[in-house]
Amino acid sequence: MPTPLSPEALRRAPKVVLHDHLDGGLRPQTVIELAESSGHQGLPTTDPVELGNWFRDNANSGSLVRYLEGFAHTCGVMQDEAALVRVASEAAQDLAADGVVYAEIRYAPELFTEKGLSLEQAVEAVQEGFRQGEAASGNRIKVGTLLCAMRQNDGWQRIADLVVKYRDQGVVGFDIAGPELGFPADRELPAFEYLREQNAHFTIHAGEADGPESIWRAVQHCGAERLGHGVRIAEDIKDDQVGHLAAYVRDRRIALEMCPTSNIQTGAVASLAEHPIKRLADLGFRVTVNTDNRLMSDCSMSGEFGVVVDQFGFGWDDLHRFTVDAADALFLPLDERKALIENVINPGYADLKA
Ligand SMILES: O=c1[nH]cnc2c1ncn2[C@@H]1O[C@H](CO)[C@@H](O)[C@H]1O
Ligand SMILES: [Zn+2]
Repeated sequence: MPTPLSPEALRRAPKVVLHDHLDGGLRPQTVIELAESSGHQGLPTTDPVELGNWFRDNANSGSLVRYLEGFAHTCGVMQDEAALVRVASEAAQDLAADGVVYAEIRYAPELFTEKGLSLEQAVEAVQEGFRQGEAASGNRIKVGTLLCAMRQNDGWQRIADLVVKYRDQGVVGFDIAGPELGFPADRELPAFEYLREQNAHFTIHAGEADGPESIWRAVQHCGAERLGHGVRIAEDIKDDQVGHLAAYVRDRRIALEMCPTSNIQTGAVASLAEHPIKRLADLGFRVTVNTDNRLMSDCSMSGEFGVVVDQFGFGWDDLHRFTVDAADALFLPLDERKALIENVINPGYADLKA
């Protein structure tokens, strides 16, 4: 008899998250304590439950630009090394407690330099925090880091340089985040050309607040190996007639880092029922389930699994497939991906299905 898909069983299932923002996943209590110790002003409340609700309600706007406003408070309290170590360590521990066995966590170092930290100091503090968090979780989780440049800011090359500089210390790739509409991914094409010359990896947020043309720029101009969200690739599919761009994304096995709750909050999809994850999975796309921002979306990996299970009737076979596909899309060497799948993921799902 397969184990029922209860919240507890979904927590126990081994999970891989490809898309989780460090500055979108703080514990409300940590935001409050760090605001107090750093002198950060303007939190709407100092009650942790109310603060959690405030972030969620603020993110429930239907607009990516509004959704991003809440990050002023999280980044506001992440301006010194001790805060970065703490937030990174807690992120690793919280994901591990939810049954995540491998996480790629991303953030933009340039957002942590308001009080004088250098980009390098920020990166090194976060790496220290991830190592501490892994150890505190009994090494049940491994964390790889993605460094983001902000689309609306110039100087993506500086961040690409950091990705290459720290590639042997746990930084596994690059991304661009922030407002998609009006800031195309090929705006600073040389940064991506440089990363390709360096044999470095990158994903790109695309197809969230803008349509297929934005995805096309990310894939065909920049060379994105994965897509952050990518939900609006569905606009290139009419009555199951798969357009050329969508076919390319599917046939190249470009992973779609989908984030169901966040996708509704930002208006990338009108409702959960209209989320294309099942349609795309049925058509053979490499779809994955992710959190995006655990604080702003008041969500977790096991919770997002529950959301798509309830809406689309997915079973253990589907969740197993999404997890293997996510593991295969990690910016990790082949042997490590294979070991993760064979030694951790497959046995975990075999138990649940038995
Ligand atoms: O879904 C998203 N789309 C685009 N940008 C995002 C999303 N979630 C967070 N960020 C942005 O990424 C920065 C670095 O972590 C965050 O500060 C936020 O501005
Ligand atoms: Zn994101």
